[in-house]
Amino acid sequence: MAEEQQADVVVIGLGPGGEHAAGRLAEAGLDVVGIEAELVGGECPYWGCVPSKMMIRAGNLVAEARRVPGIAGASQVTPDWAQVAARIRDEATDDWNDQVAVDRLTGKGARFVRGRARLAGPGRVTVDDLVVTARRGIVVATGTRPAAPPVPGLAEVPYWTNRDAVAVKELPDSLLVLGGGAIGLELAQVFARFGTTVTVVEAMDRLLPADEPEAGRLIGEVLEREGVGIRTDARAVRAEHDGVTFTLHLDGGELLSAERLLVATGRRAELAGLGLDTVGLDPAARALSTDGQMRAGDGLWAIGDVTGHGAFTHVAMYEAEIAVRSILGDPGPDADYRALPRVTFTDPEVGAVGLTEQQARDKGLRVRTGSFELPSSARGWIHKAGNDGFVKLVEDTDRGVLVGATAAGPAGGEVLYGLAVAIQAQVPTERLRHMIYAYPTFHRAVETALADLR
Ligand SMILES: Cc1cc2nc3c(=O)[nH]c(=O)nc-3n(C[C@H](O)[C@H](O)[C@H](O)COP(=O)(O)OP(=O)(O)OC[C@H]3O[C@@H](n4cnc5c(N)ncnc54)[C@H](O)[C@@H]3O)c2cc1C
Ligand SMILES: NC(=O)c1ccc[n+]([C@@H]2O[C@H](COP(=O)([O-])OP(=O)(O)OC[C@H]3O[C@@H](n4cnc5c(N)ncnc54)[C@H](O)[C@@H]3O)[C@@H](O)[C@H]2O)c1
Repeated sequence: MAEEQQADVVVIGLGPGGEHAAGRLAEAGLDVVGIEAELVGGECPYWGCVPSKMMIRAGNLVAEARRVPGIAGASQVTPDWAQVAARIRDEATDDWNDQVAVDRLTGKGARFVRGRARLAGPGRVTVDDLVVTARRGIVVATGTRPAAPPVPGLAEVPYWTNRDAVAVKELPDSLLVLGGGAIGLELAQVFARFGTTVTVVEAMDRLLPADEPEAGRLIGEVLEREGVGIRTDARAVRAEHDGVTFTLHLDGGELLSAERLLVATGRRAELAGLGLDTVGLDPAARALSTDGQMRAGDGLWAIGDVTGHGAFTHVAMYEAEIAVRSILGDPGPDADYRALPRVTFTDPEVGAVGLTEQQARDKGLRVRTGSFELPSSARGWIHKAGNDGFVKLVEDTDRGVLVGATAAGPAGGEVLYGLAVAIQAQVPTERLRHMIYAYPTFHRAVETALADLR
């Protein structure tokens, strides 16, 4: 016998987007049921942003300590992964236990159900034997899973995803990383800094192919300097594992072998098992399309990775806030992705916002660009070791406003903020040229890049 319950709103998937929406709606006084198949908090706190950034913090400390000679004396660093692994267990993930997050959610007044939910017609959700009818609406926030490419043999070998990589207690001697995007590069650099021999294999002609070419070039140079092997324009045509060693066969005939293989070739929304057909939506779609208020259908909202607007926690939370307003009937602006910021937390960090130069040109905009290399700036010169980076600006010449920017450097993600404001608020570049930039900051490179617009 199925158990029947009613609620104002049912939230399916409690990652950063769903947890935020469910908590806010419950605090607003609605009767909310939140359903989560795995851990409340989702990918970001347990297998994504938080543990990976703890790893990166550790790797950056090691690298910074190694930069002491020639600037501040002598240093000897003995990296110890055990401390990183312990911190991920004790401080980040509670050993992958979400009790604190469940209590936080129910403390806000939401009801919590653990299980895999499915839509069962308009306003109806099933989880095992439970049927919940939603009076106001359903929020789908089911996120993404790693997507492996169809490389022959790959499905048969025990490769790592991000989940294995952040949970590792003992580092492998060697690691192959398939995919030179955000996950691949962030983790490649950390593992290499802790002594693993790492090779990155990227199918496109450069690393970070979604970013400005200068960014991929820079990160490639830095990683190679740190001893990471880089293969771009490289297609894996076969993957093997003999019980001990992984081997990737590349299309040019090269064989790469390592103790572990990390596949970081993008992520995919898994919409197939969600019952989308019962509400008239295409279960084979790559993403759930929404209007500006995050409505995916009648009484149905979608937020986070599943909407395909960028797999970032800040996008999930931004969209959650819009959906909450929409469900509560509060007026507010539509989602606006013109100034979507993204930061790859390599060292140097690569912060980017808005359009790349190529994207702007492809949109038919008349474009001027301006750049400046951080090592040539006063702060970069003072900083010395670890000063790699640049600022690149993309201006829509007809409107005289920035439409895109990249800030790569020791604090690239922080420098990005001012550029995101400029793009969001459409501040005329002429005005940006005549403001005061504190000396000697990294962000003073923005002033020089503005002067370079041509
Ligand atoms: C290694 C790594 C590093 C990252 N670093 C960053 C970073 O630094 N900054 C950043 O902004 N982003 C980062 N991200 C991306 C970020 O983690 C995601 O964008 C974010 O978690 C998306 O949130 P979400 O709520 O859309 O989905 P998710 O976090 O994926 O959560 C979705 C939840 O829904 C649940 N679910 C799915 N189907 C069902 C169902 N049928 N019923 C019930 N529950 C279901 C899942 O179990 C999951 O818990 C990183 C990702 C990875 C993998
Ligand atoms: N700092 C951050 O904000 C952060 C960090 C990690 C992940 N994320 C999010 O998670 C998402 C997923 O990360 P990701 O690194 O897996 O994806 P990604 O899309 O960033 O990068 C995947 C890379 O793999 C390459 N690739 C695809 N197929 C390949 C193949 N067969 N062989 C070799 N290379 C191949 C792609 O060209 C691309 O460069 C990111 O898009 C990002 O939104 C964000």
